[in-house]
Amino acid sequence: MGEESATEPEQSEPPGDSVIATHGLTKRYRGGQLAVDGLDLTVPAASVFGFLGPNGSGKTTTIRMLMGLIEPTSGTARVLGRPMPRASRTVLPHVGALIEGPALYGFLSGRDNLLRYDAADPTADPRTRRARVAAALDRVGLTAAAGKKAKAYSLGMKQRLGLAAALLQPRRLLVLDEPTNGLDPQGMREIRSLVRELASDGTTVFLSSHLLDEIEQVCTHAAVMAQGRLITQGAVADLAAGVRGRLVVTTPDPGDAARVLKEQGAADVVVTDDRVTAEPPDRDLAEVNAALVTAGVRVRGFGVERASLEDAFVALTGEGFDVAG
Ligand SMILES: Nc1ncnc2c1ncn2[C@@H]1O[C@H](COP(=O)(O)OP(=O)(O)OP(=O)(O)O)[C@@H](O)[C@H]1O
Repeated sequence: MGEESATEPEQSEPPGDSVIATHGLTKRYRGGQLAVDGLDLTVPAASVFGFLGPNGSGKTTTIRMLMGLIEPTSGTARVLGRPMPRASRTVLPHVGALIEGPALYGFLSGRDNLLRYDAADPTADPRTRRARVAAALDRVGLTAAAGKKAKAYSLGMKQRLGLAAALLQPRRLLVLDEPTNGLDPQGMREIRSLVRELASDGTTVFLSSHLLDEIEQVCTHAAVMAQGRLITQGAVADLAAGVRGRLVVTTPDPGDAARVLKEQGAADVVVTDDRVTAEPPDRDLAEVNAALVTAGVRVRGFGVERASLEDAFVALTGEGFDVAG
């Protein structure tokens, strides 16, 4: 039993409080690798929280600490208001997790896989098992394929089956480690819309990804990791708000436009066909536009694109976002 009483997490967690909170969370592996370095993470209730970082930045290590699978070297982690890993027994029943791909039996049907999962849960009432499994299959759109062997499933269907397993019980938090990794664009769309749907009924979703556009498409909040350290966190809209977007000029005279933009102090000028983009110079853009026109550049379009999370990452780290892997 240990220090944890039978108190339900609901009773210790005031509404609106963070669902995940870490302070100085650090993991140094035995080989000496500092995988997570002093992480202070705050995941608000009912958010879809994107945990973003290039491969090797410490996302999986953090998730494993949050789920009580490994001990931190130092620092603390609270999930649903309770300390991890100490409170694993009371916290984990409220958390659905999909980490490093679902463990499935290929020779069993999708439905039988879920029946097995459900049977492994000592709190699950066997009398309502079939109904629970049917509801979970329906939730992820696998009812029609439920009788097929799991080994015949596409990767996307396997991921959805894994999600169904995580959803057999009502959950307050879903933790998904790279849920769209390896999926084709259609599979990615399916998982993303499922995540949005799950979040719409108030479940907090914490998902890791190395894909910036994925985070922008599905997440309300995000934290950005690089080399084991937190670079920034907050509402997705705010993360990019402090960063200026790129100046975009559309013109049939891109060479001349690029020259004039450089003369006007624009940095990082890039020409792609009839589009010239640049970091906007620190001056009135009306003057820059006038300079283009005065130089005889035929300007078809002139404006500043909204900054993306990628622009924010580059601005914060001074590095490109490596999406390899
Ligand atoms: N069991 C381990 N023992 C030693 N080092 C490890 C171990 N697991 C991960 N690492 C190292 O810790 C660092 C962070 O790895 P982690 O898997 O947490 O990153 P990640 O952001 O999840 O990346 P990926 O998306 O590639 O899994 C990496 O340098 C990795 O090589």
